[in-house]
Amino acid sequence: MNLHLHQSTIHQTNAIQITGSKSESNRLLLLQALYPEIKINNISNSDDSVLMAKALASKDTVIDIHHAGTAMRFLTAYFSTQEGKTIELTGSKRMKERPIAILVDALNQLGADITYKENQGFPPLLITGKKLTKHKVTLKANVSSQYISALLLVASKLENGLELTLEGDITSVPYIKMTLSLLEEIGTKTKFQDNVITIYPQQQLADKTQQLTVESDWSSASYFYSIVAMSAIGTTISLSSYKQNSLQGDSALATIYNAFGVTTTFKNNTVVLQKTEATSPDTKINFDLKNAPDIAQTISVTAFGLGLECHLTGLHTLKIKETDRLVALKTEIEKLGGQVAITDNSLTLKKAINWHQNVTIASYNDHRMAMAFAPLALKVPIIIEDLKVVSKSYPTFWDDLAALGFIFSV
Ligand SMILES: O=C(O)C1=C[C@@H](OP(=O)(O)O)[C@@H](O)[C@H](O)C1
Ligand SMILES: C=C(OP(=O)(O)O)C(=O)O
Repeated sequence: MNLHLHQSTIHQTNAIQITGSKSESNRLLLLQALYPEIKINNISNSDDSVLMAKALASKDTVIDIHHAGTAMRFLTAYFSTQEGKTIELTGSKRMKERPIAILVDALNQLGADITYKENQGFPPLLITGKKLTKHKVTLKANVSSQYISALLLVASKLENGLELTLEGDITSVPYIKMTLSLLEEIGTKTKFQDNVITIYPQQQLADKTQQLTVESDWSSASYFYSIVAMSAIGTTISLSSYKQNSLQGDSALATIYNAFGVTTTFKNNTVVLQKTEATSPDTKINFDLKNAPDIAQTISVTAFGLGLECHLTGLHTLKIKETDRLVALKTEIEKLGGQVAITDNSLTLKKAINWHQNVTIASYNDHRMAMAFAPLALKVPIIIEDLKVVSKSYPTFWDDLAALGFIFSV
């Protein structure tokens, strides 16, 4: 389905209620499977979290997690520790192209029984749950932090815990720290020193009445930062429920978007975004997004919409996400009249001087392509293809845009 989005002036609304972080939710769902007393509040309603919950409750022998990267990686670790169960863990066509050997090798070295059903190094996986006997392993840390989080999440249930040595440059570090913080919250002892992470064994939950509240999703908030950045001075949007000391690395948006003239204030559990300063056409946007890869698309499109030069680095993980996001960004921005150069880990955008109208933006089965380009409707009429992709992380995205006054025509 295509959707025409037309220019609009942002309406003042009550705070937009964003669903819980899918990263925090999928970690807590896994921990809840290991420690059933855990209660979770404000869980994400994203497809990825729904799929994660279903997979954990499933009695089937084939489990399909579609496009959900965290579910694929976290469940690989989980099922390899569930003794007496053999399953096939599979996903979408794209999931079968997203590498998983680093995690599978680490788990097999710890004593797991995981083999590949189709292509070596890629899902689908055949997993026979076993008691993992070893507790020390080394893995490459510069490809995806999800492999590391997957191991950490099951580690406290291993007889001797886990000592994980990380090799090379560590990518997406805030996601690793999020995993460690959530483990600490449920009483697990952890240590992260230099390049070694230690998780101490914990068979039972310390507090059997434990309730954990998921903070709302900061990656989802990025699209509203982009909308405010491209709106008139004084435009304000409030989002809930957020906190100043977030576990999510994408909360860096609050400082990153200062460069686009957006000021962030925290009021109780609401975050208020306001366009307070015009952006000078000479502004150069320059960020290393190694710690916040999921907001690269949003930032690139904001810079393009505002006609700003932009250079983003630390993007090496983008090539193995829902699509090759570097190629997808270049293709779509160029369709709109922009000039983009990419390498394996960076994107450079020239100052835009004109923006083509009524261009159809392809979504590449990637929720963040559709959502990152939508705010551009403030600048030029735009068509977004395949609207339903947004449900991977943010099912009510289009409703929330409508509430702000965006005008749609199918
Ligand atoms: O652990 C997580 O919840 C995530 C880690 C990141 O992946 P990489 O570590 O592969 O960059 C991020 O892109 C993804 O959306 C969610
Ligand atoms: C990369 C993402 O998700 P995942 O890797 O979990 O599929 C994302 O949500 O942007």
